[in-house]
This record gives sequence, structure tokens and C-alpha cells, in this order.
Amino acid sequence: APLLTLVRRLVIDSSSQGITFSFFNTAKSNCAIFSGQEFDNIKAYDVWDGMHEGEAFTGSNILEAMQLFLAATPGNFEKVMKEAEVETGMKISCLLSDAFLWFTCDLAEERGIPWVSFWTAASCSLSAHMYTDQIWSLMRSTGAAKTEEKTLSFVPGMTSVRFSDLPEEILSDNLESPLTLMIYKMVQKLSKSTAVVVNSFEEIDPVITNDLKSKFQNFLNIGPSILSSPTLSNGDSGQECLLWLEKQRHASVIYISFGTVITPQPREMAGLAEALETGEFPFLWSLRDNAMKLLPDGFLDRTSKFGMIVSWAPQLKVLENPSVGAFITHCGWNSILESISFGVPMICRPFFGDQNLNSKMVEDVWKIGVRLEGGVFTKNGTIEALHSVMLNETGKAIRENINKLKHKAQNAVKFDGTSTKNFRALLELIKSPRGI
Ligand SMILES: O=c1ccn([C@@H]2O[C@H](COP(=O)(O)OP(=O)(O)O[C@H]3O[C@H](CO)[C@@H](O)[C@H](O)[C@H]3O)[C@@H](O)[C@H]2O)c(=O)[nH]1
Repeated sequence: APLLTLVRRLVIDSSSQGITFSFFNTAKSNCAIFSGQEFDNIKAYDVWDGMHEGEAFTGSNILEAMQLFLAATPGNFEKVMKEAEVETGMKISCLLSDAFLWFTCDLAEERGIPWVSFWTAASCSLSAHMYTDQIWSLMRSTGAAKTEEKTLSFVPGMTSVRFSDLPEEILSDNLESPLTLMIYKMVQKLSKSTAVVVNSFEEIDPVITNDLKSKFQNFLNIGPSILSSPTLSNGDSGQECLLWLEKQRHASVIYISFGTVITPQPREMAGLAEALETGEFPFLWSLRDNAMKLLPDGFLDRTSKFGMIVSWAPQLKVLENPSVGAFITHCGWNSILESISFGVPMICRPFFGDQNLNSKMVEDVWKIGVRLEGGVFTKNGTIEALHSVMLNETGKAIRENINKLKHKAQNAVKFDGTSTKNFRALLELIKSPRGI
């Protein structure tokens, strides 16, 4: 979805340039993000996901699906790229891809065209990946357990981050794991990229930004995209919860969402539910239908006067609503950026990947939210976090900090803002491609 958002913005700004965009993605993902909509000048092509006819991915381990997909690359992409060239009668002149798909660097090189890579998470996690070799060598020489509490004193802008805050894939040097291997190969290729693009803004991490600028040919922060790009429409879904929000007091509602992939364990679901019920905090909870059974018996009835649960929330409109006072989040990068863009303080419960590092930055560096005591939902720990964000002086300071950051984000996307200038630079690179 973030890649489609970027492409839609590029289409609008390059409408008179005669550029055509072909969007290569698995059929399942294309179906989900386009959801039946068609966009001028963007043609979606389905790429084989590595599964054979009649086979369906049933395992709960997402790494299994990833392994099948990676085994099918790059042949699956090459095949459909050729089809697109025949169909459009044009040669592909630039490859813009999710940075994880490192092999697109080779495809671009073979064709003598630029490779623009898009890192969909925060600059801090990209930076941590760029220092993987140093991190591994320190862990090997000191011993992994002893390194845990050490800080990344050698990474600009991340000197207060501890090893234990880092994504697991960085801490494991097991290149047998498909995720670790994919990230490792990506790091090796990224310096060849004509530009590395991130959905963020320079002012949030000036030191990290400068360091990454020194590592890549072009390092372009072009976000937050939600403040500068057309949003993907979900039709009229979620109207009911927006109407409910209209009736709530200013900054009183807790919005809860764990993004597109996570459902907390039953014990944590119970802890969070009990905290909301005991504290009688008004809440709007985005919870998939199949997770409703994890709520305590009778919870819905007992909280119906002050809470609402929906299977999917129009998150941008929710966060924009003045009645929302805090966001309980898994710290996916898009959710953090959306929270900053609307000035909503966060309560963090990270689960995997970049989320732990993001939560560290939220609490300790940007000071725009808090992490849960003990890192998981318990009744008392959650009530404590809710009190500190909603009622205490801590909450007041957090609110001030996030509003300052929100203004910086808004300035970045103004006509002469840093993100706008970077976006124009990206457009130039795409318009006048040169070989890499
Ligand atoms: O009810 C909902 C729930 C989610 N969203 C949207 O879904 C997106 C969720 O994105 P994000 O917060 O980044 O979470 P994930 O989908 O979990 O993101 C994955 O990808 C991110 C990078 O793109 C990483 O930072 C995360 O760790 C990884 O889990 C956001 O735009 C939300 O606005 C809704 O609109 N309604």
C-alpha cells in the first residue's frame, strides 16, 4: 500500500511527461490494495507468489510463504516485466521497488536502468541495518548476552539505543533465515541504488538523515505521505465509528489498533480489556472478527456504553478526530507517522521486526509516547500507561512534543519544505533516467 501511494503521487506530478507506470505485485496483494479500483496510468500486473496451482498457504508461519516467494524470484518478476513491455510497446526505463526486493538491483543493472529503492519503515531501522556488520562483530567479540544492554554508541543519532531494542533479524547472524538473508543482501545492494526513498521527514531524525545521506547516492525523505499524497479510499466503510467519535468528549477516546498482521495473545487481550473496563476509558478498538473470541466473556455488553469495536477502522480519519486522546499501537511505521501527523500520543506494545526500535525512539528520543511496563499488556500496567498519557503531567509534555513534531512534519510537505524538494528530486531521477 505505501508503494502504491507513492506511485499515485508520482503519476499526478508527472501526468504531462508521458511516463507509464506498471505495478508488479502478487495477485493476492494487488487484489487487497487496489480493491477493485483503477487508477489512471497505473497498470497492475500479477507476479507469481511461488505457490503451485491448487496449493494454498495454510501455515501460520509467514516465513514459509516468504521462502516460497523468494524461491520464485527473480524469474517471476522478469516474466511479467517482459509481458508489460510487449503490452505497452515500451521498454522499462526505471525500476522502483520495495528495498527488501534487493534482486531488483540486478534486474536494473542488466537493463542499464536506474534502481530506486523504497524503504517502507523508519530511517532508524534502515540505519540499524546499515550497521549490521559492526553490530555482529561486537556481539561476536563480547558475547551476545553481554552485549544486550550495550548502546549503539557508534551509530549516529542512535547512541541511546540498546542492542536489546534492535530488530531480531539484526541480532541473529543466521543467514539460513530467509528474512535475515533478505535484509543482509539488501544492505549489500543499497549503495548501488540511484536513490533510497523513505516515507518520513528529515527533521524527525536530522543526525540519522545526514549519516544515511553519506552512505547512499541519494537519500530522499518524502513524507509523511498521508499529508502530501492522495489516500487510498476504503469507500464508506467505518462511517459508524466516525459518527460515534463525534459524540465523545475532546481528547477522551483511546484508539487501539495493531496494524495489518498482529493479534495479541489471549492473556494480553484479557489484560488490555480488563484495563479499559476497570478504568472506564472510552475506547475505539480495531479488532479483526476472528479475534473477538479472545475478549473476556460479556466484555462487549459491559463496555457498550463507553466503547466500540470495529473490524477495520478508517485510521486516518479516526486519528484526525479531536475526540481521540491516545493511540495504543504495535508501532508499525505507518501508524507512528499517522499518529505524529495528527498529534496523537502513543502507548506502545511492539511485537516484531522494527517495532521495538520504533517504540524506543517514540519513548526516549522523540518523547511522544510511552512503552508498557514489562513490555506486555497486563491490567495494572496498562492502566498505569493510560493514566500517564491521559491524565498526568507526563501526558501533557508528550502532547506538547508530538504537536511540535506534527508542525515539523507539516512544514516538510509545504511547497518549499524538505520532503517536497526531495520528492521533486525523485521525480527528476525518474523522468531523466541514467544507467547505473
Ligand atoms: O483498522 C485499521 C488498521 C490499520 N489501518 C492502516 O493500516 C496501516 C498499518 O500499517 P503499519 O502501522 O505500518 O503496520 P503493519 O501493517 O503491521 O506494517 C508492517 O510494515 C511496516 C512498514 O511498512 C512495519 O513498520 C511494521 O513493523 C510491519 O508490521 C496503517 O496505514 C493504518 O492506517 C487502518 O486503516 N485501519
